[in-house]
Amino acid sequence: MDFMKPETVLDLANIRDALVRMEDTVLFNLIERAQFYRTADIYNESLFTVPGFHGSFLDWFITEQEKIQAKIRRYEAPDEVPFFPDELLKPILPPVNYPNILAPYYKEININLEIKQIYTEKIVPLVAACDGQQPENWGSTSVCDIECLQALSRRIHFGKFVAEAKYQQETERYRKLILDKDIPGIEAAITNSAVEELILERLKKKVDLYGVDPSLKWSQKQQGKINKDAVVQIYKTWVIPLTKKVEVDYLLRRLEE
Ligand SMILES: C=C(O[C@@H]1C=C(C(=O)O)C=C[C@H]1O)C(=O)O
Repeated sequence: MDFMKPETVLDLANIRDALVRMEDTVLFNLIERAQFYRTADIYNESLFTVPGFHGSFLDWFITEQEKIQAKIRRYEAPDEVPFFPDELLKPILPPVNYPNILAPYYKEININLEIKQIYTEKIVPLVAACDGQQPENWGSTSVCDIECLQALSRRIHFGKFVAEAKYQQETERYRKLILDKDIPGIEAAITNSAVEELILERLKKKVDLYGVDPSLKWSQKQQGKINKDAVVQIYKTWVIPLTKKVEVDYLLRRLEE
């Protein structure tokens, strides 16, 4: 997705192609996470202390990662959303003059703390190797966690581009719904059940393709690297609904001057 070309970025077909490509990133990162135990201690705020920092080990690691990635302008990109925006450091690279594709408030649409809570409390238990602790793997496990969280965040917040594309396609329809503060109406207008169904069916095939080592014998292939039903549930229960939440949150403010 070339964010320097607004006309391609706001083409709904291009946006959907980008979402399809993000499935691979999300799935591969979940497969990596599935190698490790749940290790819930990583997410426990009371188990980890760094002077001057309040939060879990994962919160600390995300904060430190985002600080260094902000220095190479990661969060100037319109499709990148930080988990701790107030902690970012200034870039050492010159600014990129991205065209104004989204409405001026787009950076304020940030549901990453909700994504992090769902990820640590609901998604990790579904994909982790087992429910135990691996204190020796706090580092490796949290590296996978951050990759998963950044991939999920980017996919879900891409809902801003979807919403802007839909608004520009049917401006008058959305203007009326927004003026009426008709949230159910907006939710119905942005929903495309056929696309959602295609996504879930494609994910099942991708788990079979990416989640099984082709060199294994048929009998060994049954135990893939990640549970297919879990991946479908993650998208159906959280990824798609949260993407639509981002679309609705973005659209509700779209008539702001
Ligand atoms: C992303 C879109 O908006 C909605 C959200 C979808 C998703 O998160 O996968 C798919 C279809 C729509 O219900 C879209 O229309 O493509």
